[in-house]
Amino acid sequence: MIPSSCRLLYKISKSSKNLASKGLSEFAVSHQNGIMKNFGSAAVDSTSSKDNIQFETLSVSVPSEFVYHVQLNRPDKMNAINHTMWMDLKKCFSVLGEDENCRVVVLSGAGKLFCAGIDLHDMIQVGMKLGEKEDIARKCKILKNLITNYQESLTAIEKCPKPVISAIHGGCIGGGVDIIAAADIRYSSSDAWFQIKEVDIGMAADVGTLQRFPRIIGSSSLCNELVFTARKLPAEEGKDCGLVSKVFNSRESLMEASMKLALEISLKSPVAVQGSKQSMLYSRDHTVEEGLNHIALWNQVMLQSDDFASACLAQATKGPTPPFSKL
Ligand SMILES: CC/C=C\C=C\CC(=O)SCCNC(=O)CCNC(=O)[C@H](O)C(C)(C)COP(=O)(O)OP(=O)(O)OC[C@H]1O[C@@H](n2cnc3c(N)ncnc32)[C@H](O)[C@@H]1OP(=O)(O)O
Repeated sequence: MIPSSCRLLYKISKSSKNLASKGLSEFAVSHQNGIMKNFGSAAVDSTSSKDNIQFETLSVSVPSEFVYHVQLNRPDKMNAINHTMWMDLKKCFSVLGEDENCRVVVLSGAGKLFCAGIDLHDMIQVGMKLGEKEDIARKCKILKNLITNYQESLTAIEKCPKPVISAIHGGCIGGGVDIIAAADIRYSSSDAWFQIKEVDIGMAADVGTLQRFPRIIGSSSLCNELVFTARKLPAEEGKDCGLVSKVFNSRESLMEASMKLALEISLKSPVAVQGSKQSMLYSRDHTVEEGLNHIALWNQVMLQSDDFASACLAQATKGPTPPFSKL
């Protein structure tokens, strides 16, 4: 039986040989360039999704290499989610999920607050459309399509293999809570508050809060209370119950910390980070045994990637973090 440390050393020495055959000096130069690039201003090439996708209701920017900032951008309407924004969210996160220039996304809201939930004027339009149909089955078809369509918009955030950090300031209401529940990490400013507002507009939440929120905060009692009463949950209480992991004094410090976290994640191996997100998501909805099988299958492929060899080598030799190529 070969001890695992020996196997690791064997792997490292093999990868060193690979590096030698590729030319260590070439590796060192590209490594150096990569580090410099990582700390320089964003270098966006022509295939970047930033150049390819423009949205009416979202603003997308690239504050540093591999870090994307998506902002809900209807500040005059408190970032209420109208039909266009639902569609924009779906497209944006699907495109970023595929974009090799994107490794992590910060999601925030422009203006006074993060998000005022679904656009209530849109809901009136939906009511009018339903009124045009006589038959219940035809009315149901309209609603079923609408609801599943909007569910898919937020599931696109969850399914995006890149970590999504939501940075929440001011109010986060109704559909806003559905959005942040689909994100991977939640930071907020101290003025933030969260409201599962749906019961106040006479509906059960239907685009993710009731499925995701209970798994995030852990306490079913608190969850039920918030869902049944629409009570506003202040930031500090949000931190106590695990909805947000950090609370910052100001919006500026919130954004600074969110970007810093995003930069830190962007410097890690995208193979490792994206594999971790996908494994955790899979494991959330499966048994431990199924989750273990899933990651065993996954890693029998991914441990053959250059990222594993170069990161192991750096750790074993106490060298600097290597640059990782685009994924
Ligand atoms: C298939 C279904 C899928 C999802 C369902 C989700 C359900 C929900 O999202 S429930 C939650 C619905 N949202 C609300 O009930 C919030 C309503 N808004 C407010 O309570 C307030 O506007 C506020 C967010 C607390 C902000 O108050 P204030 O600072 O006083 O600003 P206002 O003057 O009220 O608003 C400015 C401007 O924004 C418009 N607006 C705000 N929220 C919405 C909204 N949800 N939908 C549409 N428009 C909204 C408001 O009308 C104002 O517009 P003007 O044109 O300037 O009048």
